[in-house]
Amino acid sequence: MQLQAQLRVGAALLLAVAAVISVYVFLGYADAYRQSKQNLKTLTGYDQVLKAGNAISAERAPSNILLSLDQDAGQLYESTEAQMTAARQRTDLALEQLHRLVQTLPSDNPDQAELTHAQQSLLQARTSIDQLVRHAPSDRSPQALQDVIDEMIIARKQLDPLISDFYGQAVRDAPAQAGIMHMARVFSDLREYSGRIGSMLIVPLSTPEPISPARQLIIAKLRGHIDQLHRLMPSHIDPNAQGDDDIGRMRVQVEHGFFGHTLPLIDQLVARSGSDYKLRAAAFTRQLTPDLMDLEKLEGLFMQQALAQVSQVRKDNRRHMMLIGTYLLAFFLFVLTVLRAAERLVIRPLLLARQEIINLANGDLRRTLRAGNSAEVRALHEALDTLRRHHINSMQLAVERDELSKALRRQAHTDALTGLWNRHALEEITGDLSAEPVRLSKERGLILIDVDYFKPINDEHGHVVGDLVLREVAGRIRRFVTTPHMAFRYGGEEFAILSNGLSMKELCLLAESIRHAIASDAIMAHSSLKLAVTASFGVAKGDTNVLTWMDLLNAADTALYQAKAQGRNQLVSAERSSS
Ligand SMILES: Nc1nc2c(ncn2[C@@H]2O[C@H](COP(=O)(O)OP(=O)(O)OP(=O)(O)O)[C@@H](O)[C@H]2O)c(=O)[nH]1
Repeated sequence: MQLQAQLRVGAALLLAVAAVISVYVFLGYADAYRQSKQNLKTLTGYDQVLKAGNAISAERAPSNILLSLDQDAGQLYESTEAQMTAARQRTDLALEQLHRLVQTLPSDNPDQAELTHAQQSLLQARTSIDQLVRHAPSDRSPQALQDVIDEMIIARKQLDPLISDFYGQAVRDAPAQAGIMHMARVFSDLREYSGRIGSMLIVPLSTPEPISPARQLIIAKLRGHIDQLHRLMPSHIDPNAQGDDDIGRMRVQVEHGFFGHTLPLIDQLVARSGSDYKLRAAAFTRQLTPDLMDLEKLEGLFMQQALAQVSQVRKDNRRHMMLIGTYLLAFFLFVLTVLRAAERLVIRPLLLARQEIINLANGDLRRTLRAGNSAEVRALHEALDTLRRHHINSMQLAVERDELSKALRRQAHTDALTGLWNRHALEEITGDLSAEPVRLSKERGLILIDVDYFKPINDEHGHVVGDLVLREVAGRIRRFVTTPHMAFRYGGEEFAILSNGLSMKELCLLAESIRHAIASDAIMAHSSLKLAVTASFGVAKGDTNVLTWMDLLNAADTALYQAKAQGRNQLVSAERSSS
């Protein structure tokens, strides 16, 4: 497998493994996120049901004051009525929110019917209150007063099952926050039990009259619950302690206000049952209300803490999910970058170097496109350059050798004096050098030329002049011989023309032209020596009787001999010489 393919497969495997691990971890966080979202919903439900309970409890304060006032009380009556309206609106809003939330919860959650029932009870209690306050205080019987107050208490009690259900569900869903939620419930119950005791004291304080034994019993039970709840708190607050956070500060305030001051006041009022209370119902309610609100605030602070913690868990899970996604994406990009870098820095330079080697092998010495700048790749390119230099050198050597051998070959086949082909060249062409006689083509023709009376020129004027005459004769022959015909110096003062494709007639015409060219102009040996030179010609051509080179040579030689014999400066063809 190619390196590139291996890299890609490796990267794909790496990414697949990373993706599987990421998805596995991601799903874990996604599940935790979903769970924390659900937990937040349950806790919000618990918070809202507590708020709705508090709102109903709080609604009792202005109602109780109003029940103890005359409509002629003027501004006080109006402001209390406005407080009651505001308190009812707050309750309605809280119940409405709770209603909407209950509708979104699974069917096994607190029953819708319980909530509706509580709302109906509340409406009934409000109607009773509204009817009663329309009567003059003197027309409000203690029993009637007690009944409407009890109706409000009952309306609030209707929410208890819902509070318990939401509490149970919230503790199951978010056990880590169970302690905080428990404290919220403790303060919610404290607020309700204290409020109930307060409500039960309204009629005795308004009348005033002693608290009935039955009511005494209920108050004692509620009082016992309050003590129990007080003991349930993690630690009793040092009366001199200063809280260092909202909850701490509020705890100190509650210890001082509710437990330190208001609760003893309630105990005193209960103990003085039937005697002069010195405190009227409205004044008592106004004194009690801020402490109850502190308890409510404390409950709210604990719930805030619980909600913040669960919300933080949800945020953490979401952050983890996003982090995993980001890491996976970053890893994906990293692997892709490494892969691309490997292709760019290693594979592409290798492929280009490979192409360059192939080009070199094919004789293309150009430097092709290169890539990569790492030390290793640079070393590879240097090696390629070295290879190219060697290749260029060896190619130059080969060319030089070739040219040299061509020159040597030409030299071996060239006559040094005249520059014509020499006899050796002629014999190579005709195959005369081979052991077996080579069959002659009928297209071949041969003209043998022999300078007449050359020896006397040598003898009289010396060899230098002789050589000059030979060069001049060769020059005149060359003028008439063009490719494909060839002219040779065959021996001392003897020349040959090997023709190809000429008829006997054409051969004779050629020979005659050369003869005339030699004989017509005397040769200037030097300024004072002019030599008239002639030559004799023997012409032969391949035919049915002339089958080999030897046959052709003999025929031409015989014709030449005859030309000499007949007086020189003439040509004789083999046809004529043999006839
Ligand atoms: N200067 C010179 N003389 C040469 C060369 N080769 C041969 N010779 C001379 O050529 C002469 C040939 O003489 P012969 O064979 O007697 O022929 P000829 O004198 O031309 O007489 P015919 O051929 O019968 O007309 C000899 O004297 C050779 O020495 C050469 O390369 N240079």
